[in-house]
Amino acid sequence: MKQLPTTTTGLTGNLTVPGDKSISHRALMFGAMANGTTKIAKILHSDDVTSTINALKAVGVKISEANGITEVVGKGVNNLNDPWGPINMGNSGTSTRLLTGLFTGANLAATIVGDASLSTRPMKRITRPLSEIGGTIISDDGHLPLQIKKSLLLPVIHQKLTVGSAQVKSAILLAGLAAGADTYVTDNFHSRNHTEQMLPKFGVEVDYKNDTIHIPAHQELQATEIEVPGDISSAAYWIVAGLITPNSELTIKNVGINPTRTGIITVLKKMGGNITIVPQETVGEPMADITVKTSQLHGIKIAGQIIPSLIDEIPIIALAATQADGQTVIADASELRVKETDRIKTVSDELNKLGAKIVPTTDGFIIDGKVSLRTDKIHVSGHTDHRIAMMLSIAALVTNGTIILDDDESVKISYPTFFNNLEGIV
Ligand SMILES: O=C(O)C1=C[C@@H](OP(=O)(O)O)[C@@H](O)[C@H](O)C1
Ligand SMILES: C=C(OP(=O)(O)O)C(=O)O
Repeated sequence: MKQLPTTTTGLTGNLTVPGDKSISHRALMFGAMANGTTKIAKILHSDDVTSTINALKAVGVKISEANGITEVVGKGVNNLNDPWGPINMGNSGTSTRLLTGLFTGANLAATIVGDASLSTRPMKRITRPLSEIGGTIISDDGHLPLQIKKSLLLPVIHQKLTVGSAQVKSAILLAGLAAGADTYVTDNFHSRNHTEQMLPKFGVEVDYKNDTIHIPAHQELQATEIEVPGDISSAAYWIVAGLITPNSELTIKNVGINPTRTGIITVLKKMGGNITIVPQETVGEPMADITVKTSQLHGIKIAGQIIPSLIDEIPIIALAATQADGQTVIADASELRVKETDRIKTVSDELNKLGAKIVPTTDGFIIDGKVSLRTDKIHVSGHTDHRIAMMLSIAALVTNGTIILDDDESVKISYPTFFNNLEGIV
């Protein structure tokens, strides 16, 4: 439980956000599959990434940390061993789905379990395509626990995504890569592409034809060095905080700006946000310093192809919309219903408690702008969902009442230093 800070003077200063969660998971997994020792700089230290580390250790991979560098001693794609007992993926959907693909392709037998939230999240989206390509995964009604049986995959794999999910895309690509199959995955949704972008750094050939990603058969991964950029999903809280809090100017340094992740910048600029992007030198994915200044935002419609590129940022975009002129409509985002919580429900319920006027719809929200959020003492809850907890902490900045967050601990999932950063700018 935590009383959230507010500000009367505005937010100023520079911030550095921790490493990108999606890239951290993948660097560890590909390092585990590689020959040799992979060195990862600026990895995210958080509970979700710890779930991936523990799962990889359970299949025999050695991972250590010294002087800020994480070392993964790769075992090669064919040498992972069956774990002794169930592997607990905690709260992490990415660890669960990508590693289920990897373990299936690597011909392992493993049982995957997770926390209460993860156990409600849909797994048929991976068990169906993985079984179509030769895997055997037993699950209770499409949920955890998953029992992965030893299986030999087809030599040639063709799959087309039916949901705009990088986790599903990556699960199939990793299964095919681990099994040595000739693998084609079509992603018309243009979901985040960190898997395809990073594999060539490990020496893997990846080809494209339109929206189809092709990984030719029988490839080995070679260890490499990865530097993880700052997570734009974490920077998102400061971007919105700087825009909606009066008298503010914030610079967030070294943020990853992979175009499959920057939907939030596109949308907030379209809403009238004063946002400056200054590209920075990088050895990996593109990176920039992002400066934001207080701006009067305007309501817009956010829907269609852009949704996958800002899916995790929708809670904080919804908060921005409550402070905009006019109405904002968010649609085509039903994926929010199957995240750590039903984020359409938790965003609407908790912000409406603070006085927002948000109508939840089946696949998004209708949000009235220019509401002043309430000023008396009130408890809010992220319902154990890190992104809801962080969004509510930013909402508190534009109230001047006493807002108590019941579950501040959940920020450990993706951003353990969130409250230190918040205290540094108020
Ligand atoms: O691949 C990834 O690293 C992720 C993909 C997204 O999920 P989906 O691909 O299931 O939409 C996102 O919500 C999650 O935080 C991380
Ligand atoms: C949805 C998220 O993560 P995951 O699916 O990995 O649990 C998230 O971080 O918002």
